[in-house]
Amino acid sequence: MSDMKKVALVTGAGMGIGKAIAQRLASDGFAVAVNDVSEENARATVAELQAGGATAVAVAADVSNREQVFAMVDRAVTELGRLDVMVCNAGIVQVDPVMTITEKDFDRIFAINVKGVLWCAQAAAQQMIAQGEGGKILNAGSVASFTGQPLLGTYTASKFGVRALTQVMAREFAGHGITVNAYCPGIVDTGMWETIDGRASEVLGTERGVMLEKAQDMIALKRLEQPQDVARFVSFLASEGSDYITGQCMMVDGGIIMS
Ligand SMILES: NC(=O)C1=CN([C@@H]2O[C@H](COP(=O)(O)OP(=O)(O)OC[C@H]3O[C@@H](n4cnc5c(N)ncnc54)[C@H](O)[C@@H]3O)[C@@H](O)[C@H]2O)C=CC1
Ligand SMILES: CC(=O)C(C)=O
Repeated sequence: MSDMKKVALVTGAGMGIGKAIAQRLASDGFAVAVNDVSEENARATVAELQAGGATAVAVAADVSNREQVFAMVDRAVTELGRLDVMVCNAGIVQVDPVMTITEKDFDRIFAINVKGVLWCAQAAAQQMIAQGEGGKILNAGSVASFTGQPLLGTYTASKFGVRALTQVMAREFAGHGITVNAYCPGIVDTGMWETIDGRASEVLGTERGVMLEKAQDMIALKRLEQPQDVARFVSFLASEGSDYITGQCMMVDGGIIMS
């Protein structure tokens, strides 16, 4: 590789954890391709990164659409020259008791959280294999990749799926020098938790904040996780420090689940 910057593509980086990851990888020296289904939010993240002196480009796409995902990776490579790190971060949540989950809900969650990771990893691996220098694929797992909580049935099933794909892809891609790992956050202060808390209060008939308070009680470190807590860990996984790590789904959760 020449003295060209290493390139990372982060999905769902228009806000929340993905945005913090894009900011952190830019400050680590990566050129960053910023994906989101919201083109406006992807562009806003790019504008912030560029204002800080980083190289960044917006590559809007819906990660559940395989064709759009392959076009997204092509565009990132055309604009930034190569792909070294793929962060499959985009995800959505759904909050409902098992007895009221519909087929439509199930399919929507799996389309984005599971197929989205699969298509992004496929497109990234194709590019990394063509480059012939290995690469790193990082998937958004969750504490929900390991344990089920009430009201999060479809979401939890999808995050167990991400853990499964991480292990299978780690074995299949190892021969190409591509590592595949998942970062597993706990209760992170983003729009996703506002959605969970709001919807849980509707379903349970409780005040807003009750579900969040209960969840926070599980955190050993006794503070709500911030997107930057996740981004620091992803920075490590994107660095050479993680070169001998593959197939792992690692907690970055303040001690909710201990191994
Ligand atoms: N917030 C939390 O407590 C936790 C979040 N996670 C996971 O971390 C990841 C990021 O979560 P947050 O930042 O909290 O969520 P968020 O809801 O704050 O942000 C998600 C971003 O992904 C984008 N997105 C949604 N669907 C998309 C699609 N089809 N294609 C492209 N982009 C899409 C949204 O537009 C948004 O910008 C998700 O995979 C989530 O499951 C894991 C554990 C805990
Ligand atoms: C959003 C999420 O992953 C949990 C477990 O709350």
